Amino acid sequence: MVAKMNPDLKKERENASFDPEKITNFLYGGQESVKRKRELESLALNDPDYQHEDLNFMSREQQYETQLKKGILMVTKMKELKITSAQDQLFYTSAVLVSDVHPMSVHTRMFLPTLYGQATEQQKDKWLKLAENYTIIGTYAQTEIGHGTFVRGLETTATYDPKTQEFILNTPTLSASKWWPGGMGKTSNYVVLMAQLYIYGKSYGIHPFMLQIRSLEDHKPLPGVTVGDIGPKFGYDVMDNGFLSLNNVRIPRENMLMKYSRVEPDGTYVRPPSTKLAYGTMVQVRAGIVMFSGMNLAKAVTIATRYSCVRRQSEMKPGHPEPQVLDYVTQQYKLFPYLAAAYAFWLTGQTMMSVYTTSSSQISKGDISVLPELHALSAGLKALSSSMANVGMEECRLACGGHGYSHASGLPRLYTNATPASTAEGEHVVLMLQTARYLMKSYNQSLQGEKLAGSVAYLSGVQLVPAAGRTRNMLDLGALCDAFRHRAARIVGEAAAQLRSEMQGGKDQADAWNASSVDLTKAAMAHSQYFVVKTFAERLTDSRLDSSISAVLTRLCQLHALHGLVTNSGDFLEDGYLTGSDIRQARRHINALMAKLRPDAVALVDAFDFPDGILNSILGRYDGNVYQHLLEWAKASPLNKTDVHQSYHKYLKPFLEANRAKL
Ligand SMILES: CCCCCCCCCCCCCC(=O)SCCNC(=O)CCNC(=O)[C@H](O)C(C)(C)COP(=O)(O)OP(=O)(O)OC[C@H]1O[C@@H](n2cnc3c(N)ncnc32)[C@H](O)[C@@H]1OP(=O)(O)O
Ligand SMILES: Cc1cc2nc3c(=O)[nH]c(=O)nc-3n(C[C@H](O)[C@H](O)[C@H](O)COP(=O)(O)OP(=O)(O)OC[C@H]3O[C@@H](n4cnc5c(N)ncnc54)[C@H](O)[C@@H]3O)c2cc1C
Repeated sequence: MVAKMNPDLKKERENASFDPEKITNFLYGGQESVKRKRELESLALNDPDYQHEDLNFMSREQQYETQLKKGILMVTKMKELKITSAQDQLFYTSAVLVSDVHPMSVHTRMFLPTLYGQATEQQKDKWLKLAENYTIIGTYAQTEIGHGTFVRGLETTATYDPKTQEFILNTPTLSASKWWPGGMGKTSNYVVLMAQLYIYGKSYGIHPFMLQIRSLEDHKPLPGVTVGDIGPKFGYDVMDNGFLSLNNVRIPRENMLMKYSRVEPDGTYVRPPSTKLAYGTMVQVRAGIVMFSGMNLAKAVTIATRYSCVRRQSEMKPGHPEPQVLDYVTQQYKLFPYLAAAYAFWLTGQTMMSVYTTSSSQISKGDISVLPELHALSAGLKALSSSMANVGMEECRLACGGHGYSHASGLPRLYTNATPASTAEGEHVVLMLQTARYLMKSYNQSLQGEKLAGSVAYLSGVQLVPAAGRTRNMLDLGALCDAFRHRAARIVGEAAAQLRSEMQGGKDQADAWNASSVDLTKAAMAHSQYFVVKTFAERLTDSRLDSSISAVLTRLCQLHALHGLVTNSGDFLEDGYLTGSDIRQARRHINALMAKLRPDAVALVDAFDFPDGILNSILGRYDGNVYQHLLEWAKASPLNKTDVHQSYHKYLKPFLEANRAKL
């Protein structure tokens, strides 16, 4: 029996000003791609082999086992079904895994990419097939219990022994124990180990090494290897993040991944074109996190927006029926800026991936000149998108009131699984400071008259003309981009001036950097926000965009920019670029835009095209039948298996009886 759609949601869909399918096609790159996405999703979502009890009702151990089984099935089926392109794999795996990962995810996301990016052709011949076939399962073992951020300070050693032509791997201190690598706790039998290379007592810095940690026969740790799971975390329950320590473990010379740097049999070290090429896998994942954050935010906004149309609460006018909570303007103000942000990061994520693809192909041809821009852009956008997604997902949970706190909403799991994106793969502030480093360099080059290119081109010959007195149309996307560009250029310039003044005041470079670091992170944030606003606006100039969707997407872009502008108004007012009256105008426009977006809100989240199976949220159901399914879900809770729980007999009954006896 097909369930009837909730009448409120039905009405919302009937009243939308555009056909969501058109936006879906725009977001996923065309009709054909959407068709393929739906085929693959339906294949996964209707496959009985992937069905299991709700993970929220399981212990961590059961979750690990369930998701490992599912991951293995998924990998096997993808091979059988010949799902090979990266895009197709993403569609299929998103539907199988929903908002979770599986214990071999780091194998796919980091171990394999490290082999593709860091191994020589000979090494690829040896390991790639094994890894692609999952004959060996690996992870990326970089972080240690004492250091994650400071990669140069990692303590694990790889000491070359020219007599045997081997590396001797050691964990010399407690703080050198590897800690966190996903899938290392119980699943992987190999790791890419990031370790300090020593040759004849001299240190050559961090390099990647292929290391087998478990037997391929019985999966027991190999001699000299101590390995295990690091225990429960904030989320990510299905993942066995691990610890590892090594005691005089020997590996052949050929196990150092030598695409860029080499150790010859006699111990001669051949330098790489850039030492930072060894960080390539991190850059790739950071670039991917921009889109990942946009999608997670889109899921949360879909759930909260649909639910806000189904949920009715209070009396807006005495004696009138309770309104849908989305009719409260405060509720719109909670959700619509994040709806706009989800679109902004979705589109910026696509741009970031295309910058990554172009740059990495140049790098693999030997042109490493693109590396600093790629690193700075991906670091800043990763930090901005993941932090915005975190704040937005939490706001969406709060917008769902009490039910948002239940796992039935799908929001706690979405949040706790997505939130590591702010820390893992480079902590937020640390990455912002990397972007700032590039901005300072670029700014100084521009002061020397150099012409800049790429994301920092706007810093060339920048003229910070305050524009007070000018009348502005605060809805004009060109004017909004100009405002964000001006703010970024000004803050970058001021951070550079602050740095200079700290140094002129007698501080050395490092102390001056630390003293200026709040301003520096602000500069990186302003630069990254400008990039996102500009990218969003540029994507709307696509002449293929149908006018009905171009109008609504323009509203979203305006809202994204105006909300950023109003929440950071001090930055725009400080040098008089904008006036108090501009900000007042911006605030009024936000209210007007929200009113215009209100009838299209459901269609705008429908356009993300997340099927129920992927949203995995009772509050976000497409049909809006929330209450009936909440009750059914609660009844399935393990605590409801019997009317009287066994703990009643063990604890409650004796307690009640003892109290009664005392009366
Ligand atoms: C796809 C979807 C994914 C989903 C994910 C879900 C999340 C779940 C997570 C799951 C998995 C999670 C898995 C995991 O978490 S894996 C572990 C991830 N770990 C990290 O990300 C560690 C973060 N730390 C670093 O990257 C470095 O140590 C930093 C960068 C902080 C400093 O480094 P260092 O101390 O060595 O450098 P420096 O500061 O002296 O600067 C020296 C120069 O080097 C340049 N430089 C620095 N770095 C790069 C670079 N990469 N490319 C190009 N250049 C680079 C820099 O600009 C400077 O240039 P210049 O100014 O001198 O010209
Ligand atoms: C879920 C999850 C999965 C992970 N998976 C992996 C994996 O597969 N493989 C792997 O190798 N690692 C993995 N990690 C580790 C992760 O990469 C690190 O935790 C991350 O890079 C942050 O490093 P840290 O823990 O050392 O933080 P810290 O650097 O100790 O950060 C603590 C605080 O210090 C501040 N700080 C540190 N350095 C600076 C600085 N230079 N300037 C200003 N402030 C600073 C930070 O801003 C932060 O507020 C994972 C982590 C998580 C949470």
